[in-house]
Amino acid sequence: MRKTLIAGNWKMNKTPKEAIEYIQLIKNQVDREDVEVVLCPPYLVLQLAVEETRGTHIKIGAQNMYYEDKGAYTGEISPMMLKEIGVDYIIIGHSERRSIFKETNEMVNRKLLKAIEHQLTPIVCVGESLKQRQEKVTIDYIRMQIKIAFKGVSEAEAKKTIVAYEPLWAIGTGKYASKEQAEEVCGAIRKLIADLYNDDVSQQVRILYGGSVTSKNANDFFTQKNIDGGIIGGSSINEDFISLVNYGH
Ligand SMILES: O=C[C@H](O)COP(=O)(O)O
Repeated sequence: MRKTLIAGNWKMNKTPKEAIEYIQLIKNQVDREDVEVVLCPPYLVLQLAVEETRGTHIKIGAQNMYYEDKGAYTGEISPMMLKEIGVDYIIIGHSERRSIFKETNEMVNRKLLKAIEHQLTPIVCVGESLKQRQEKVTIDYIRMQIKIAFKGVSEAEAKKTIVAYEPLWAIGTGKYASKEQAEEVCGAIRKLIADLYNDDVSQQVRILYGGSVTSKNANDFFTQKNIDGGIIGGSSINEDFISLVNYGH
């Protein structure tokens, strides 16, 4: 039985003061034992968020990291630093990292291997553009993203890795995929994992949907057979997140 996971990716939103006020406002209402809730605030807020959520079931994730432990990499953050302050999850290869900061599939692979080395739970993002969807190459494109990302990842580690399907055309646009479209691709991703590893791995990997998920449509997505939760942008930085986490109630 795969446990539902809801990750709030705050992106570049909230100052430390705003973040703490917000966490204090929502924490008791998003603290569910049956759902893994992960808050992914900006780097500056991570340590405060770890402290503020202590004693709850809420976990903290970072939105990015570099693929080296330390060294002359000005402006970067290492997995060791994240681990030491109590971060448990790491988003890798978000489409904004890929498109704005030119992260390649090879970099995603290096980050995934590094996250595993430091026992951070990776959330690896994949997804197609509108053009790719129109050209009907969605699954081929995602197959390539997954194949490269998982290169060198053992079966045991693959099981613990989380994959997030985020169609680029649905991110921050209000144009979410239909539950059928999302389920179709998440099902295909599970099949790709089975082809790369085996059925046991594919049945254990959690696959999330992301792209304009709100409290209004969360239940539709999260009750699909192959969708094990979501990665939430816009609706994770306001009170809609409370209703969203309590989907189906
Ligand atoms: O990481 C989250 C995704 O980019 C989705 O963002 P969104 O919910 O604002 O569409």
